[in-house]
This record gives sequence, structure tokens and C-alpha cells, in this order.
Amino acid sequence: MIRFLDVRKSYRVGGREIPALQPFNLDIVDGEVFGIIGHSGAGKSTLIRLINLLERPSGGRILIGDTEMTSLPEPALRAQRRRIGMIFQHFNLLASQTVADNVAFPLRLAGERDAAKIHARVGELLERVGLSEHAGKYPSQLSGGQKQRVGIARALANRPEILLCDEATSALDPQTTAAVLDLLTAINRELKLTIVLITHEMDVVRRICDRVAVLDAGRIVESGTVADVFLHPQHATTRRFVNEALPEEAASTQAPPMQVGGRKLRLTFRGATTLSPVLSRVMRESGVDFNLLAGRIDRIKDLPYGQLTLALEGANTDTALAALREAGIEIEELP
Ligand SMILES: Nc1ncnc2c1ncn2[C@@H]1O[C@H](COP(=O)(O)OP(=O)(O)OP(=O)(O)O)[C@@H](O)[C@H]1O
Repeated sequence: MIRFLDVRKSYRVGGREIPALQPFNLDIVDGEVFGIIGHSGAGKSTLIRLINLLERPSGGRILIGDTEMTSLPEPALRAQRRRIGMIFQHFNLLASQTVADNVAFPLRLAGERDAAKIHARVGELLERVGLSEHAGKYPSQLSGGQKQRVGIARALANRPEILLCDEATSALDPQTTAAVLDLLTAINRELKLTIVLITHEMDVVRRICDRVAVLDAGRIVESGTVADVFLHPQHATTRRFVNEALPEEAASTQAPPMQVGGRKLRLTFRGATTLSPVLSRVMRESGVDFNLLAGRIDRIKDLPYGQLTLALEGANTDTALAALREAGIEIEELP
């Protein structure tokens, strides 16, 4: 568990305190993929860099497992940092070193001198990220996606328990982004490490995160499972992020056409409820008619979901809604 207890952070610039993060508490559970989403300047980089104490908090305590990071002297902190790998938006590779040497770098830094051991571990890591053929190349000879794979291999070299991803796919095109996110998902599952990522794209969160916190001007304004936050966003900032992640026609589920008569409702189907024809059965049995105003069927990580906006007409709408709720469908009445 990564635990933030009443943590706050401000920067001192020219004798003035600039607040970056208001006091917050947050727990990140072992083995999960945790996303932190926010606009530019919201405090995402500050928050993620507090985990390995690249930034020191101005108040509060940060624990990883039983270790209080904030009270460690420098040598002990260096040892703890080996439990944490990090990848970056611009990859931060050493341009004058080959792919293999970039990946070997943290092993050497940790004191490994046995060339055969280093060679074997680098080979293993490059195979894991699909770059075995490229060991002797230099970063300038690689695509963006390949560079990030080198970054991932390097971050995993010392078998960390936590991987921090600082806008890891922001410099990549959509297809390369998808491949890198798939790789991170596979690593999370196979190596059982905790991933904390920061992003300004809800789609990244939707694809790979289990839980998410939404940061707005230094405050966590919303947090929860990605399914809950994505399907029922509460804060205006969260709603904006969700709408940005949806194509135009699906975004209309959030704001359906108002000129249609009847009771307007948004129905959310998750997991198993997407698999049975509950809607048609309930409507047939209750004799209620519906007009379909907008809809979307997609996945949140592994969870299939559907969200439909309907206008209902008929005498038995309350009975129909009770039957839908009974079947596990979430219903929101729209104005
Ligand atoms: N080293 C620093 N010195 C002074 N102020 C800083 C420093 N780093 C960040 N800040 C300020 O702290 C606030 C949060 O910045 P931070 O970089 O954490 O946000 P962010 O959400 O990561 O933004 P971006 O997506 O643009 O990187 C901003 O107001 C920023 O100007």
C-alpha cells in the first residue's frame, strides 16, 4: 500500500509559497493500476514525484508498506527508491548509450558488476518488452514506442514493486499508445506490481486503470473505481474529461435532445447485465414504449458496459423502472 496521510505541497519561489497540492489523504492498493488525471498545472507531476520523494512534501507523511518514506535518512531512501521504477513522457534515455546499456544502467548503479549477470538480465528484459533485436541500437534509431519500451525495460531492471508512469504515452500516436498500454497491463498482471500513472487523457484511464483520482487545481475532487467515476462522474472537471474521451454521438448520452416527450432516463448496464435482453423483456411485459435518444456500448478495462438514454411513455413506467433496477440496471432520471 502507498499511503498519503494529510500530505500537502507548496513550492517556494522568490520567498513566496506557491501551493501545488492542498492537504489530502490517499491510499493506493498493492497490485492495482491507479490513475491520476488532471489538466496542466493541476499537480499531477508533483503528486507522483512525492511517491519516490523526488519532491519532498511540505507537510504530512508518505508510507510505502510499513516504511515511512518521509522519515528516512538519505542512504535508506536511496535503497527504498530501488523498489520504485519510473518512466517518463520523453523517455529520458541516454543518447550516447545503446539500448542494452540503457537497460543495464540501473543494474550497474545498484552495484551489479558481474557482466554475465547483467547480460542475462538485460536479455530477459528486452525480450519482455519485445526489443531483443534492437539491443545494439542507439535511442535515435528507435521509434517513440520503441524508446518507451526501453524506458519500461530500464524501469523494471531492479525488479521494483511500484512503477510510476509520468505521462508515459502523451508523446505517442494512438496506435503506439494502445500497444504501450497493453504492455503495461501485461506487466501489471504478470509481475503483480503496482502501477501509478498520471495523464490528462480519460481514455488512458479507461483502458488500463482500476481506480482513479481526479485532480483539479491542487485538490482531489473525485476518486473511485474507474467504472464508477467514468459512468457516473460527479464533478464538473470529471464530466469534462469523460466527455473528451467519448465520440460526439456518445457524449450526447450526457446531454440528450430535450425536445422529445416522456420521462428521460439514463440506463447503465455493467458486466453481466449487458449480456441478457432485460430491457426488451421488461418493456414488453410492462407495455411501456421507449424512444432511444442516445447510446454507447464499450469496455472499461475488462468490464463491458452499455449506457442508453431513453424517453419512456406509458402508464406503467414506475413498474418498468422497478423491474429494471431489480435486474441490476442503474437508472438516473434526467431533467
Ligand atoms: N519546481 C517548481 N517550482 C515552483 N512551482 C512549481 C514547480 N513545479 C511545479 N510548480 C507549480 O505547481 C503547480 C502544479 O504543477 P505540476 O507540474 O505538479 O502540475 P501538472 O498537473 O503535472 O501539470 P503538467 O501536466 O503541465 O505537467 C503548478 O502551479 C506549477 O506551476
